Amino acid sequence: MSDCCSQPGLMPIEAARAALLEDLAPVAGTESIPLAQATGRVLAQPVASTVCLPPCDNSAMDGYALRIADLDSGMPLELIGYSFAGKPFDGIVNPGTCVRIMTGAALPDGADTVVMQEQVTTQGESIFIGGKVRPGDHIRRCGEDVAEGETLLDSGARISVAHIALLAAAGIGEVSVQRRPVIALFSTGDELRQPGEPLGKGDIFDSNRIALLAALAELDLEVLDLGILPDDKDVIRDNLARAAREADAIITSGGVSVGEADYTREVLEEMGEIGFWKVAMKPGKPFAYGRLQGTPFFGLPGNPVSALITFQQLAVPALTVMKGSAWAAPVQLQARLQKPVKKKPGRTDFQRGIYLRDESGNLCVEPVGAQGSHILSGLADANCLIVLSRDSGNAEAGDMVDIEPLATPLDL
Ligand SMILES: Nc1nc2c(c(=O)[nH]1)N[C@H]1C(S)=C(S)[C@@H](COP(=O)(O)OP(=O)(O)OC[C@H]3O[C@@H](n4cnc5c(N)ncnc54)[C@H](O)[C@@H]3O)O[C@H]1N2
Ligand code: MOO
Repeated sequence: MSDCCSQPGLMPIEAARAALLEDLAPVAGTESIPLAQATGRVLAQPVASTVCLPPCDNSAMDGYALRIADLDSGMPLELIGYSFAGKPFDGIVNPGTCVRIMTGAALPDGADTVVMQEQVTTQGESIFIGGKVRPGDHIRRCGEDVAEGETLLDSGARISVAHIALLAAAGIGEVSVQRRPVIALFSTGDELRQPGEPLGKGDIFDSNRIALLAALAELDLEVLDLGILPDDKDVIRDNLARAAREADAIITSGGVSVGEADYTREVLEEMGEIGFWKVAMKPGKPFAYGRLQGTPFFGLPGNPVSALITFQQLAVPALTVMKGSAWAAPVQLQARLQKPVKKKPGRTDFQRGIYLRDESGNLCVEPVGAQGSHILSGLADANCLIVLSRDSGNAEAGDMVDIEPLATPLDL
């Protein structure tokens, strides 16, 4: 028996994602910004190091810089100076001499080894070395991390805090990044109220738009927030027209199914072109993609779990491309199912689950209780999506299933 909501013509999710990736391109425009403000931004040009890292041979320990050959005689060495980080010793370590050196200080000319101070005893200017010492000990070599001119990041890289540390160390003060795409966002529904407002009978709070605002901020996108729109074709029409004029992409929630007040898709069809509508996925079947005067449009279903899972599975890959990066499919792991799962063939199912390691160290996964597309508590509890392929049926306890770990609930 197949899924009641599966119908001929539903687009497999892989095909839907491929169509989006094929249809979209990075938005035009770049800007130069200070490195410290670049987290999450996408590089518009490759970046090469202006120096080698470390920039010179230097000490990894507080100790003494010396010539290893001098240790054969067992004679004490004469202390002739100091090398501090930022205040190098500018003489030469000649045979029989050594220099006190601190972590990060430049290795003086003539020295080839650093001995930790814990291995050293001193008597005035005479330095006695004990324990095992190997040639080149405790020296951080010039360029062992990065060579001068080496490409550190390619264009399209999404800049992380670790990247910022690397670029700063390499002397980069500003980076050229892609312009942030502007995303117009609204939710539709006469029942929707802003969280914090009073609720009338039959009303609910608009959780989709608030969650999507947070998700878009996390993706470092600019948002044109058009708020909550009523189920009114003229209002939806006006807002879609404004969104198409002012934004690079449009995201809406609600109004894409077949109800009598589901106007979003209808208005889009009238004003623009629908690329595809209805994907063989659960939740999220009524997802619609199209263009409005050239501006890409993502119509997310109203049910809250459907809205966020279609956003994550379909809109995020598309937005990643629009930001100027390549999209990489999330890592999937295999885990042993701890409870049976009901599923009918026909749609790829993204069940919300909690995965962990059992006593033997094997990955196992349990679906969170209810899986309805209005059950937000299960989504908030989940640390993974259990991905059940389109043609599969029920799965039994003990079966191995694919999971997509979420670093945080509905990680993006
Ligand atoms: N006869 C059929 N009915 C439905 C079908 C179907 O194939 N045939 N598909 C169902 C599926 S699957 C989904 S998903 C929903 C999607 O419907 P819409 O996109 O048109 O969304 P709405 O009808 O506007 O709302 C659905 C549901 O979600 C609540 N909602 C809407 N917006 C928000 C929001 N911003 N924040 C929180 N909750 C929201 C709304 O109150 C409804 O309960 O259609 C099924 N029906
Ligand atoms: O199954 Mo609908 O896709 O999202 O509630």
